[in-house]
Amino acid sequence: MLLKDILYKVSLEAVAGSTDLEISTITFDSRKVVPGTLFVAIPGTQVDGHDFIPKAIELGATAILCERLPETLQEGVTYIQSKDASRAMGFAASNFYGQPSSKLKLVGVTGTNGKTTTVTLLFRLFRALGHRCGLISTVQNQVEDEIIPSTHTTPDSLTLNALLADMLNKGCTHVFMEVSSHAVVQQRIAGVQFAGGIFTNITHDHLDFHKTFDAYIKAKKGFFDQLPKTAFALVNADDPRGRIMVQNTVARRETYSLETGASFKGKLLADSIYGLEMEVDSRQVHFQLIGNFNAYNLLGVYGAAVLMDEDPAEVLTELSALQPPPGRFEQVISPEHIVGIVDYAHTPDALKNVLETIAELRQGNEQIITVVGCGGNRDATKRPEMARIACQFSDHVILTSDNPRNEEPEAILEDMKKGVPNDTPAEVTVLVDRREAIARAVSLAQSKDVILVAGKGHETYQDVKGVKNHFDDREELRAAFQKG
Ligand SMILES: CC(=O)N[C@H]1[C@@H](OP(=O)(O)OP(=O)(O)OC[C@H]2O[C@@H](n3ccc(=O)[nH]c3=O)[C@H](O)[C@@H]2O)O[C@H](CO)[C@@H](O)[C@@H]1O[C@H](C)C(=O)N[C@@H](C)C(=O)N[C@H](CCC(=O)O)C(=O)O
Ligand SMILES: Nc1ncnc2c1ncn2[C@@H]1O[C@H](COP(=O)(O)OP(=O)(O)OP(=O)(O)O)[C@@H](O)[C@H]1O
Ligand SMILES: N[C@H](CCC[C@H](N)C(=O)O)C(=O)O
Ligand SMILES: [Mg+2]
Repeated sequence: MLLKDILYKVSLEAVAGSTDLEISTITFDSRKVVPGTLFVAIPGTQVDGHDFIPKAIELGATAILCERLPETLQEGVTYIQSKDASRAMGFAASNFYGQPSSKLKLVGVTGTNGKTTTVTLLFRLFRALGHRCGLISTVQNQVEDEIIPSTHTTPDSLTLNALLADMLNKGCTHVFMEVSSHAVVQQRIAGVQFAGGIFTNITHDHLDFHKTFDAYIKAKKGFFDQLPKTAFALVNADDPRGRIMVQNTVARRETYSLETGASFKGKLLADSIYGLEMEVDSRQVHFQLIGNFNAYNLLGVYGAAVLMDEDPAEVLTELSALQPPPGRFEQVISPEHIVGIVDYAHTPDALKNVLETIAELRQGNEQIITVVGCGGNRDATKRPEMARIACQFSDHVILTSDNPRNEEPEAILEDMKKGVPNDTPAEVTVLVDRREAIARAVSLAQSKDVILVAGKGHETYQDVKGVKNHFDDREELRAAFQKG
């Protein structure tokens, strides 16, 4: 594609050189440059992409999109300056891939918890309703039945637009994607046209990246600020920040709620280990998902489907048959009927919700044993909080490692231990090795006891110092159950 077509509607400060130039590909990583590449220099959290401009040119880049022009410009190379290279790259990526988002019904879901659950339910629901669909999520990306591994909750703008174009080529009409707060701040969704946006909730997470809760709220709100007039903005009215999310949006505002008046109102009738019973728009429906928080996810999905002109009765029929995504309240039961639950709860709010659900479902005096850790190189403020919550709702707590990444696992556990109340009635054990921690939980459990293994859900690896070793909580539980 010609550079001038790639730059259509891209906000620029200056251009030096010809834009009548054929571009073979775009990248923001100098290591991936091939002849004829447009290289985008991005100031990152670790290094500055501007430092790699000479390397990119050496490898054959013929155009450079950057925020600061180099002191000496090389002949034969076109330089484009933009105030925000990441944002400019978003629009350029959309042009390069033929603006796929504008040809799809694309719905984005943002919020601290519930994004994967909501998009996965939407994807499965719309397929059941007869549409060809795409999914972009933490667990995996999917084009109909084809699974494409995902590395991020929301991919970078080049990967995202390439994925959307692929989905469009393969006949998809609807795409459901997660929009993380990192993605909004890093402009991964710049230039993407959404047909709708959903807000699930906001609680503390990612303060390592956003620094303050206000900045985190602002990041999520940024998604609704960019929605077009034609889109819907569907927010959870029971979240205190729901209103803030849509205060400046030009999109059509809609709400869902279990507690107050809303466009889509649900009433929780029953919540048991067998699922949820909810009244939705005067219809009484049974759902397979467990836990009060899933009533919100289901209601958001229902609302979005109705806003996309699907028949309410048909939506509820199909929705009632759907299962949760992998690693979300996933049960592994032992032959002795010990109930193992693997759940991706990696924030204080999610952990509290899951443990409250387990406590509510308790029928007699079964013990609750919680195995939990916190990720390294991530928000440290959640560590003591998650340990405190685990103690509040469990008989035994085994503090262990999640993905230590580049931190020392013992140091993360020290942070967690600070949250264990002095007078906690829970028995607390610390075992750095997650495999041993799960085995210990199984050795403590008797028939009907519940073991919650929290934090890693669907993940099939453990990241230790940048090396991803195979590790799967579900497999570990099964193995420990077998050993007895
Ligand atoms: C903190 C963060 O979000 N980092 C993302 C960011 O990387 P960065 O800013 O650290 O990049 P950097 O290493 O400083 O490099 C700066 C620039 O120099 C370039 N470079 C670097 C080296 C070189 O030799 N040549 C070169 O050109 C890099 O390609 C980059 O463009 O941009 C990269 C490219 O898009 C991302 O892969 C990377 O995600 C990292 C791996 C990550 O872990 N991100 C997590 C925190 C994340 O994004 N999570 C959210 C979900 C959160 C949630 O649960 O809500 C997600 O959407 O997945
Ligand atoms: N609506 C909700 N409100 C609160 N907690 C929820 C909700 N939905 C799910 N959870 C809890 O949060 C965990 C993560 O859910 P899910 O994967 O759907 O969220 P997510 O927003 O995609 O997370 P991530 O930011 O890591 O991508 C679940 O395992 C469950 O414990
Ligand atoms: N998307 C989240 C996932 C956290 C999952 C947890 N297992 C961890 O590693 O902290 C993040 O990147 O912060
Ligand atoms: Mg997710």
